[in-house]
Amino acid sequence: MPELRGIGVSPGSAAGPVRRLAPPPALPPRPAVIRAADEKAAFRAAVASVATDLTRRADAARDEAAAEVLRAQVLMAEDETLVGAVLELVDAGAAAPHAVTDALAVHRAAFEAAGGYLAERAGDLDDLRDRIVAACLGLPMPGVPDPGHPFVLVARDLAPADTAGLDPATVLGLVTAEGGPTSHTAILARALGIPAVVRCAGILDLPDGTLVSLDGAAGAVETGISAGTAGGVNTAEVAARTRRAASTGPGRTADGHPVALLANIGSAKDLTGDVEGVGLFRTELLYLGRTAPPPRAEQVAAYRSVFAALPGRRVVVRTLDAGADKPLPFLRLAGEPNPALGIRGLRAARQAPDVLSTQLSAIAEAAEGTSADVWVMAPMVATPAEAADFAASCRSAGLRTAGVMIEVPAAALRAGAVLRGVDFLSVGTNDLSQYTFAADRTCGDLAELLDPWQPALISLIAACATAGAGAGKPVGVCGESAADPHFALVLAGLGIASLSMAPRSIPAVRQSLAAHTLDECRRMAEAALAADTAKAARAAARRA
Ligand SMILES: C=C(OP(=O)(O)O)C(=O)O
Ligand SMILES: [Mg+2]
Repeated sequence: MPELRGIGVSPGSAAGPVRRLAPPPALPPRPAVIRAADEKAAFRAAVASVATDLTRRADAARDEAAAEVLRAQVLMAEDETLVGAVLELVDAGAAAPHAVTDALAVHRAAFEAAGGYLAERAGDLDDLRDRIVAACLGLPMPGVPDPGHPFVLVARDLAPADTAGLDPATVLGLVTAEGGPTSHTAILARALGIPAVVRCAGILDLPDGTLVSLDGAAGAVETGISAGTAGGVNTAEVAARTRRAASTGPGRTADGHPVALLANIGSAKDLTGDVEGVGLFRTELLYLGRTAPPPRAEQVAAYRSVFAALPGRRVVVRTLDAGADKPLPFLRLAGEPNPALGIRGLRAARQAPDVLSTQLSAIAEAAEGTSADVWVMAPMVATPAEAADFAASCRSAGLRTAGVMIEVPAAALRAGAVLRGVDFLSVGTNDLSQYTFAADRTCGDLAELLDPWQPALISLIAACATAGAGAGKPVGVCGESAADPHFALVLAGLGIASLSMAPRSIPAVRQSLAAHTLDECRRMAEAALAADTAKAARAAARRA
């Protein structure tokens, strides 16, 4: 059977008929004469209906991250500058759909020129344009089809509005021709538990209805399969999910070595299922889209809602991880040519120390009166001195357990010295890969370098684990790599004490650990460390 290859970004298998995303609306020829008043009315009605539709999707979204992206799109659609630009173009003689297209093209160019986070949002503007143009022309909204039966969704890439509305009961799997492992398509597919493959060349050539099966771990798509094979794949997947769902309790290897399985969350809403605790509470959601930091009382309430939900359990709160790539007006950061290497994470506290001190004292106040075991950590720490300074700030806010994320190779290389000033480390493999390989984590073309099985990355994680063992302090991993059931064994073998991931990923990792002894995990870790390529590391670990 012919096989197409891509990058597996959300594990699991699925099979079914291909359905492609409804195409964007085609622009009609530019009319020679228009009635400006009618065009403006059509434009305003289109914006209103798109905003209503996106808000409805945001409210129905199962995932808070998806809802936030959609709300940001509503803000973009109603943005005064954009609306003003469209009305001016209509006054100059353009029909509404053309005026929208032209105005958003200018916005898109500005986003691309800004680079970083804004450049990644350029695709969101294309989606917004297609929606407003379709509404102006009275065409159906572009997006996910509804054929009345389960299907495998195929697209060039998915816009946030498409992914947010995906129903795992009808969308069996997802295959895109573009995107990368850290694109929002990938992150949301994982959050929804839909098996997915991205950057799959040739997938767009398949006509609707073609039966395919996909393996979201291996990144493989089989085409031309029989209905019987498709049924078999789906039955096996249901059985595997049922087995996973039945596994509960703390993370343990087959011989009882504990590896805490913790959740990555953005708010209390993300807490699902039975978790041992939270290993990464990303606090950015509270701050994004504001002109001033969230009021202290609002922060206290948001943190307390998470602490109260986890009595007696660990909650690791990460302080604000923003910077020039996620610009926040109150951080007073000037435009940076290279935002990923600029003032971000803990570095932003140099510019605005009060933002960090308010956050720390809000976390301390929120912890009072709850029995959660609250730990606090800082992102983007590069030196032992930064780590020690952060720990001192935590202590003066009344917080007992302070740690740092290891996301910068310099900090991994000096992990022992970093640990002298803090109580724990948490390795953020998403950023650690990006900075170790000088490869933008959002760049699909560099996916090979961003593979967690790269031996150089494994060496840096090993250095952190060894430093932790020497100091008798815990070292965890909270990047996406912790969710890979196979890689998790290598991490356990290296001596990593906790793995933090999207709650949906926990059962598969729990099962994988329970099926292997600590000695087996250690042999896998040694084999992976001895390899020269990511592919060889994977194969060597499997053999071990
Ligand atoms: C967990 C991490 O942080 P984020 O993905 O939020 O940058 C990481 O970098 O691995
Ligand atoms: Mg990070």
